[in-house]
Amino acid sequence: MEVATAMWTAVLVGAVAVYWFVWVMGAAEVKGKRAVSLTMGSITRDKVQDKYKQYWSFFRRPKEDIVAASDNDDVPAFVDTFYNLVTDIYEWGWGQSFHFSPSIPGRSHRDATRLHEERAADLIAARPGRRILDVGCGVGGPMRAIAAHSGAHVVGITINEYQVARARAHNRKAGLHERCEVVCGNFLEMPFDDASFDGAYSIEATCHAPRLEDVYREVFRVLKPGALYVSYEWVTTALYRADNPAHVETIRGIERGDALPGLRAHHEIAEVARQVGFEVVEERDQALPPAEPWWTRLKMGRIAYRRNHLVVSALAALRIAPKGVVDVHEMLCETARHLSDGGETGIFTPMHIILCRKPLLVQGISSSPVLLLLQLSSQRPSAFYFLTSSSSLGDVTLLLQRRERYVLRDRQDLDLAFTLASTNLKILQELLHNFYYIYIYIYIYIYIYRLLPIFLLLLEINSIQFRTKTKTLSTSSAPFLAASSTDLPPPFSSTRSKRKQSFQTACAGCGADLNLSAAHLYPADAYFEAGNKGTLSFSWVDDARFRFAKEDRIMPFFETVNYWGIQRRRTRILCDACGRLLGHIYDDGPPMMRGHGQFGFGPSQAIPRAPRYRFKIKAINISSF
Ligand SMILES: C=C(CC[C@@H](C)[C@H]1CC[C@H]2C3=CC[C@H]4[C@H](C)[C@@H](O)CC[C@]4(C)[C@H]3CC[C@]12C)C(C)C
Ligand SMILES: C[S@@+](CC[C@H](N)C(=O)[O-])C[C@H]1O[C@@H](n2cnc3c(N)ncnc32)[C@H](O)[C@@H]1O
Repeated sequence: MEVATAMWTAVLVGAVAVYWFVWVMGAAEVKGKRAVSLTMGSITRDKVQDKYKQYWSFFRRPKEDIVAASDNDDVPAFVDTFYNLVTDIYEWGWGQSFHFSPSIPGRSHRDATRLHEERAADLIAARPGRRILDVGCGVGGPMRAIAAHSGAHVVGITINEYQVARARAHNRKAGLHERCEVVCGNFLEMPFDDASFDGAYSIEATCHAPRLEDVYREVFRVLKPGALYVSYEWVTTALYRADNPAHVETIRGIERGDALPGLRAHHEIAEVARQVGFEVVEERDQALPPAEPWWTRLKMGRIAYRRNHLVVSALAALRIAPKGVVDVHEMLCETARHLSDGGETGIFTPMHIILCRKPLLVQGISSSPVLLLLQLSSQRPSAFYFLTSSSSLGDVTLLLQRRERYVLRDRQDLDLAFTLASTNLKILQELLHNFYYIYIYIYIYIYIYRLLPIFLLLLEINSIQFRTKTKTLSTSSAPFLAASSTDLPPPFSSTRSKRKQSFQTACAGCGADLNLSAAHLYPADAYFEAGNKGTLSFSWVDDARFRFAKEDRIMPFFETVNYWGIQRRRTRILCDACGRLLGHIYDDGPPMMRGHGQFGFGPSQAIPRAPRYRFKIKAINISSF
């Protein structure tokens, strides 16, 4: 082979190798950012190194100095600089989601990341029609996963303009730009209206806030009452010892390399949430076993870091990438080491999850005479309760669908009222569906205040039509609240009436024994929405003695002031022997569980009611022993 041919072959092989090394291997993620396009955010090429030095001089100071200097003005500026420096490298080497997730054996990092994000969406009940806030959204990896998974409309906020541009480009490319919005702004002073979101989440972002309470307070402000907020926090765990130099070094290393003004201890998070007014629904460290380690990818990536280091050095030497990129990359290698040390020793977790709810009634809301239409929860936007309040909580009057008026003396009464109210939710929803005009007025009332007088008029007409009873609410007002369906008491306990245990019932038509038991008979004065006049109600019947037939008719009915409508659904009870109609099953029995709804998310969820077997007295023959 001639020398020239050999040389050309070598050049060609070299070029292919460089191409493969930089362009193919250079992107850690499929479709990820390429090494050649490491532009370092919106910093001009010649300023990258200076900006890096500036960043480093701020975050390299002793911790006390950083804390002292960390007011809400300069930290966001340094965080912005940090993200200008690292965003491209993160995307290139990690992907579009800038956070950790527990590894899942047999699944890719991408899948594990997506599942971790979808969990946030599920926790806050994100779904179509809901407006969800992503606090510190990065380039929008989580936002897209959550919008695609839940169908919700997600609005993300980030301090970094470069990330806004990247996130918008990714949203467009993914075809999700109509449901994913990105705003450039400071999450310590968000440019959003009060009560304008149905839910919110923050994934490994609020750790950048100098004072957590400032960001939580903002999130609280923009959420609607009843809405949920989940935050994935970076914290030191109970294993961290401030007197252990190795621990201190690891934590300082994490803070320096991740633009954090100071990591918080795990127990501080819930305190802050409560301090700003949230109810803490749940709190846990998602990194604890049985979760697989989150830091394995960081450790496994060490060979890739060396390759990446070579790539960035080559690109910087060729002036394709700005000069400071090598320093930034080195800083990240160091950070990765501290992070995996923190994970391995268990002194640090990036996934301390806290789920909070903005209470339905915010303290102070009843300080002036107002009429409030309370949206019970973001989970059931169609359900409303009418709440009138005068000067203080003591005078708050809650008009339930039963049209009874409860005088609420304290916060506990109010909670109880909501528990009771939630048992009526199904009926209320049906009512709202049947009477669309009420529904429409409610919405109009909320969005266009001008129609308030008309609404008030309607409300007034309503209360004239249906006399309201005034009751003082106490625990005894809820005699049927049971801890679980198995706790449901037979209406007569054995001590209450031995005599009543022994009676026999037969079908008035054919005389067949109905085996109805006195032990399951409700007292004659028991309250049921659909009433109990001229009938006997049981909590249980022997199925073998009856046939059941569902009845679903569009037919106006008016049984009691608390039970009326235009569509009637109930189940007919027929004698099994002769087919005679004996009564009906109503679903207005005792609530089947206490307080917090089927999924533990509070009283806004419908609590299932036990069936009530209601027999016409005329249809059965009763004989006592
Ligand atoms: C939540 C935050 C960021 C968390 C992680 C997404 C990032 C923390 C450390 C980052 C990385 C470290 C090493 C880099 C490596 C040297 C490089 O070659 C490729 C990118 C890295 C793997 C990079 C990727 C993102 C991190 C894992 C903080 C900031 C609150
Ligand atoms: C580690 S990233 C996480 C991004 C995103 N949650 C994710 O998981 O991909 C942290 C994000 O918080 C944002 N952030 C930090 N401080 C902020 C502030 N004061 N206001 C708005 N965004 C901020 C950063 O710009 C960045 O987008």
